[in-house]
Amino acid sequence: MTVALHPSIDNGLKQGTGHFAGGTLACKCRDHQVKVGIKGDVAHNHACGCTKCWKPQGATFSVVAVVPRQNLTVLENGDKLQIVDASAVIQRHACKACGTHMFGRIENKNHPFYGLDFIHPELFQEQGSQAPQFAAFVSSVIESGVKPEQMAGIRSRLKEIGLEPYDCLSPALMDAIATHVAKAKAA
Ligand SMILES: N[C@@H](CCC(=O)N[C@@H](CS)C(=O)NCC(=O)O)C(=O)O
Ligand SMILES: [Zn+2]
Ligand SMILES: [Zn+2]
Repeated sequence: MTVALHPSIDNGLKQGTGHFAGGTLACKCRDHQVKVGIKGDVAHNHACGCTKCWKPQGATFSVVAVVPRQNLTVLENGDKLQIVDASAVIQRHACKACGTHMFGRIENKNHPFYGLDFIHPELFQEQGSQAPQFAAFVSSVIESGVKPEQMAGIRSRLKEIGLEPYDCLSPALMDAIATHVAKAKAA
């Protein structure tokens, strides 16, 4: 049986149009859905295996991307949102009723990714946003109950669909973080 990673990638990656204008993210409630508006396309879309990122029922990975925080607006039923863990670097705002994480925000102005909000593109009501580019925090799926002996199959399935597996972030993002830290130390 093929390893199940996440429903939006299990049948292969759906490439973005390259000119996605933005759209609306909707939670999974049947009524009074939380809706969040996004201007423009997402960036750095990836599968994340960490325990903190929201996954739909049964998924092993989350699919998560970033947008500039000024491109995100809560449109409807924002009173249903609550912060999952206020002590986390990424403050994930989830729907109290269905549990779906609608966006994650970094409030620490010194963080390398300050200014970017984290969202789950599968919640877009529209098609065409950027496809996932890589897989991050792959080893972390063990913390959610995956057996170490399943990891070879998971990594090879990720590669098969075109997602290079990394156990932290991609080299480009790790370099960006290190550059930020080096500049902060020099200042
Ligand atoms: N192994 C840990 C890794 C958690 C982690 O560091 N997640 C990354 C990727 S989302 C992160 O930046 N977390 C910051 C946060 O969750 O606030 C886990 O699975 O819980
Ligand atoms: Zn909901
Ligand atoms: Zn994560």
